[in-house]
Amino acid sequence: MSLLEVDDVVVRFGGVTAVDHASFTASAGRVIGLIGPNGAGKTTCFNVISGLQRPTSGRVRFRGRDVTSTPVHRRAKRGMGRTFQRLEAFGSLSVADNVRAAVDIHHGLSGLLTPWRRSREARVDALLDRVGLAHYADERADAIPTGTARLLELARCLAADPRLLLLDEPSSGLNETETTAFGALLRELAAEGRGVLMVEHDMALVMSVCDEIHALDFGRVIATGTPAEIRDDPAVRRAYLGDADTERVM
Ligand SMILES: Nc1ncnc2c1ncn2[C@@H]1O[C@H](COP(=O)(O)OP(=O)(O)OP(=O)(O)O)[C@@H](O)[C@H]1O
Repeated sequence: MSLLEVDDVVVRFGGVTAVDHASFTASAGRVIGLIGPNGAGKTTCFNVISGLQRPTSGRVRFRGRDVTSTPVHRRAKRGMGRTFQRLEAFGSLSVADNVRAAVDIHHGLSGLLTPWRRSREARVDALLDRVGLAHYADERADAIPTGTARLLELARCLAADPRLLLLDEPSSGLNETETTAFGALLRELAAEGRGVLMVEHDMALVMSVCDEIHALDFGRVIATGTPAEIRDDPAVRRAYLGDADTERVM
């Protein structure tokens, strides 16, 4: 059974059809890419999956349950974690305090117990370490580079130990070395049995880490396949032609 099923989803904004009968899945233990040119409907799909946008029609199922009408926080509690294109961290807090806040939010009232406070610090350190931000722990979140701030978003998201990670352009702002390390981290997260669904414009990253890719154009799923199948798909190549040199982007 798929971890996530997006079933025949339509989203209309007045006269604009942002998502047009899109169906696709994401499974546990796999990294899935959602690609497409600007305006293809990727972020709107993410909003429908995470509960920020009600679809005009269609269903979303997560871990076997229909969550189409389930509010954002209940989907999160069920194991859905999301990062945003726009950064959401508290700018005036340190990197470590941002992660600490996310850990506390996840653990609720149990955070008031003294034994927990000790293990909380270990958890914060482990999360910072995991995304490679240990040496930024004491920096203010608004003073770190954008790419690094995206890794902070990921650490905050991982604080809730999600089964499914929805990552919106997670590698933007990372340099080549950081992107390679980030790709390895995504593979590790999948190897732990999590599902990863990511919207990403860096085709080299998408092609190297994804098990499967869904390509969107004008809100429709125009192709689903392995990176090699997507690279060779005529409809996908056509969709990208208006955007840039296909050989270069893929
Ligand atoms: N709230 C909204 N009201 C009206 N139109 C919207 C709204 N949100 C998105 N759209 C339109 O829906 C279409 C899909 O937008 P969306 O942001 O989902 O695409 P995208 O693939 O994420 O694009 P990008 O890669 O540029 O982020 C676009 O034509 C966009 O202008």
